[in-house]
Amino acid sequence: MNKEQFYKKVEEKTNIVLSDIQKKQYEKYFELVVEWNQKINLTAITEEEEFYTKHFYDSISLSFYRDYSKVSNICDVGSGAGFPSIPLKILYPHLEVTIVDSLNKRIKFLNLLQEELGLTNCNFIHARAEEVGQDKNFRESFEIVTARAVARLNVLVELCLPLVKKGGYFLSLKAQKAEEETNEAINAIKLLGGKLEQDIEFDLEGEERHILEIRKTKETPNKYPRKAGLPNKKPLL
Ligand SMILES: C[S@@+](CC[C@H](N)C(=O)[O-])C[C@H]1O[C@@H](n2cnc3c(N)ncnc32)[C@H](O)[C@@H]1O
Repeated sequence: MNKEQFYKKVEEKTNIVLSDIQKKQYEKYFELVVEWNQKINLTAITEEEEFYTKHFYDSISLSFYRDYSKVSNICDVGSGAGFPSIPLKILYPHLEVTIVDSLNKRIKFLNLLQEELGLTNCNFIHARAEEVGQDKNFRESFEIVTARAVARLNVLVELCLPLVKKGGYFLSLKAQKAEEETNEAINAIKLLGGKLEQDIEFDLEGEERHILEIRKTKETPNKYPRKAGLPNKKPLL
């Protein structure tokens, strides 16, 4: 979809009338990713319409199923060039956004992006989610934790659920095979204090998408997340 179609669809779906400032922020965001992508690898998608669909609209789809005007803080694990949390932050400027990414050049890009777009209340952390999940300043402190295209669900839940406050949600954005990943992760979700509440399936211009909503019902046992690399090497069964 082109940018005008994107603005129209977002306004229809969320009832938020985008200001000129917000529209300029999306436009500048796209330009900066394309410019910086020549120096550091940020994304394979640089064609404008595809970018608006697969990065902006896909990220914003989270807000079609939950009212973020009532959410105060979110954490985005493995956000890369800022997806899905920065498009959401533009739509909901009050949100306090924490991003955790293990690749420092992407964190540097996010700092520049924040400055260029004039975003406030953002915290970009260069670290592995396994370390941040064991840090008492961050553990069990976010209402919402998101992740897109970071790892399989049974790995992701160990990285993300420890960061979620009791009563909050881990929202995992997935493409096809979400059901297979869900089945594989069902024990890990329980072990980490979560409960899969919903698998929201939708169509993104002909492509299958899912938002898996995992609610944190109990505290995560202290030993999780295990040390860096282990969730990937030996996913919880
Ligand atoms: C394929 S990119 C996806 C970026 C973005 N979420 C998106 O959907 O476009 C995966 C990102 O996750 C980060 N990552 C992978 N494992 C991580 C971990 N254990 N802790 C923090 N970041 C991690 C990588 O550095 C990379 O930036």
